[in-house]
This record gives sequence, structure tokens and C-alpha cells, in this order.
Amino acid sequence: MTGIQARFQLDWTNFQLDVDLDLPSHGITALFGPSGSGKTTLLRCIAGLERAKGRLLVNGEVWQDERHFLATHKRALGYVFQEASLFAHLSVLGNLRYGLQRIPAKQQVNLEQAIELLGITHLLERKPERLSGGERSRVGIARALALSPDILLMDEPLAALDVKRKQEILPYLERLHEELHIPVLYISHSPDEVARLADYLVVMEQGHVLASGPLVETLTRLDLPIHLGEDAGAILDVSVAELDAEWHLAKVIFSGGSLWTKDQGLPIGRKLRVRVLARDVSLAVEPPGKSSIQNILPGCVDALADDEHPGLVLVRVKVGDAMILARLTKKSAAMLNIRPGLQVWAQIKSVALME
Ligand SMILES: Nc1ncnc2c1ncn2[C@@H]1O[C@H](COP(=O)(O)OP(=O)(O)OP(=O)(O)O)[C@@H](O)[C@H]1O
Repeated sequence: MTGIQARFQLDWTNFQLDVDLDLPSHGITALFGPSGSGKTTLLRCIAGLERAKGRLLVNGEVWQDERHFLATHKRALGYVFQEASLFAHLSVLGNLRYGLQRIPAKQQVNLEQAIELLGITHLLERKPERLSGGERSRVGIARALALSPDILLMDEPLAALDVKRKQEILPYLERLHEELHIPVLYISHSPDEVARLADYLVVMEQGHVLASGPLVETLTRLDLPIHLGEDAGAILDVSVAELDAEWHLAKVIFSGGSLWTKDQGLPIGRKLRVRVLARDVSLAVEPPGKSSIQNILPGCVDALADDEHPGLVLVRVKVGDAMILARLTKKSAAMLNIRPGLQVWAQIKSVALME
């Protein structure tokens, strides 16, 4: 059996964790939720650093049940924290080699592969003090991978970095995603990071799992945007179809049509994700005339739900095989008689490329 089955119960004075999760055996699962919702505690339970009641199976192997509790050092896992704590007296290579003796027999990622994957070959002889924040993070991730883990746990690995360093590191995380076949559990507070990296999403609140499922579907669940607030929106898997050199625009296509966005130098044919926020989408019940909004997609209203504010409503619209969300005032939804099944034109003010 593949994947991760995690059932945990913890009862602390001020906090109770009660989760029951089935997570995929590969790809990145983002753990998302407000501060204090239990994301780190869940990772610590998986690592065996907390003795919760419950059961944990990783690819069919029992790490914990009523009778067994595998000690942390016997669990084939890599743990990456916000700050990579490297030994100052060792070179990067020394840091990477440290701890390799506990490597499990079945090799999934070896040291050379980890070094190559994180692009740190040129840093191997350096001492940690001569690394930038982004380089330290990459070494920290490579060190975790060199242990050939069956699972990689990442607790806000980019939180200590500024925006520029984050941008520098994201492509390496994307490579992990493409080239590794181990599951990654990734805590992040950044909806952008989640939108860009994750395949699967777990939303936590007060020690419970509010929702879990494939990212694209879970983000357009109408009971969740309330919790995602201004970040509510949809992800579309698209590919670059055309470049307009005169206006510096790129056309991306998906099953629901095409969208123009700023040309960011991506080649024709490149597959990527775009993010369309609910607050950037308005609806018309007739094909709109001349407008400064370039992106207009025909679709069909799928469902409506109340939003956080009593004056607002969220509308899910099916465009091709995909769903997008629109945030409207209740007044305009009533005036246009927006209801399931209605043909609409979604006017999209802004599209963010996740690249
Ligand atoms: N050892 C402990 N004993 C008792 N309570 C704890 C312990 N460790 C954490 N907590 C509490 O458990 C709750 C969940 O904390 P946790 O760090 O898992 O949340 P989080 O979702 O990861 O938060 P953040 O996003 O801020 O990192 C918090 O209320 C915290 O104070």
C-alpha cells in the first residue's frame, strides 16, 4: 500500500489535535492554516517527536500503532526547518555527509543526486558562514534528501528568506517535485507558494482538518474561501500558445479558452499554472462589449455560497473542464439573477503566472 495514513489524537491543556488523513505517495502536500492550527504539531507527530495516540503508516510500513512506536531516528524521513542549522566548523560537504551513517539500505536519493538537484556543487568546500540565506536553505534541503528519506517534512522552509531569495529557491523546489518520487509535506503560510508548488492541499483549523484533497479542486470548494479570504481563487493548468511581441503579452490556453497575460519570457508550449483570484473576477450575463478587460471567458454558473462579508457572495463558474471563482456583491448577483445553470461571461481583471 502506498501513501501516508496518519491518524493522530493529542490532548494538551490548551490544544487538541485530532486528524485523520490519507495523503498521496508522491508530490507536494501543502499544510495550510492559521497560526496555531497544529501544522507543526502534525509534522512532529509524523516525525515521532510527539507521542500522540494513533496510527501512522508510510507506504504500508507501520511507524506507529497501538503497539509500536518507531523512534524518530529509525524513521526514514528528512526534516527541513525554517533555518537550516548547519555545523559552522564543517564545510558544506561535511555537513551533507554528517549523519549519512543512519541512511536506510534502500537508496532513493543519494548524495550526488541531492547535490545536483539543489545546484550546490560549487558550494561544497565552503563553510556555512560564507553562504547566503538562499544557499543555506538549499544545503539544508540537500542534507535532508541525502538521507534517502521515504518522506520529506518541510516546515516553512522559505519563511526566513526575502522575496528575492524565495524566487531563487522555488525553481529547485519545483525540480524536487518533478524528479523525486517521495511525498513532501510542506507547511507554508504563503498562498502563492502553495499555488505554485502543491499538488494536494490540507487546510487545518484548531487542530482539525477542515479540508483535504487535490489542490485545484480543493481551492474551488465553496465552503473554504471564507477561510482563505482575499486569497480565495482558482488555479488553472495552462500552456503558452502565442506571444505578442508588440504588446509584450503571452496567450495561455486551457480547456475553457485563452487568457492574455504579461509576457514573462516563457516559450511557446510551456506548461504552467496561473492563479485567478475571486476578487479579480466579475460576471456579465451577456457578452460584454468594449472593455479594458482583455480576458473574458464564457462559462456556466455551477454554485453560489455566502462569503465572509454579508454583502458578498462567491460564485463558482465552470469554464471548460475547470472551475473559477468570482466574488460579487449580493446586490449585483440578485440584480443579474445569478443562479446555477446560468450562462455567464467571466471578466478576469488579472491573471498571475505561477512561474
Ligand atoms: N509541547 C507543547 N505543549 C503544549 N502545547 C503546545 C506544545 N507545542 C505546541 N503547542 C500548542 O499547540 C498549538 C499548535 O501549535 P503548532 O505549532 O502546531 O501550530 P502551527 O499551525 O504550526 O502554527 P504556526 O503557523 O504559527 O507555526 C498552539 O496552540 C501551541 O501553543
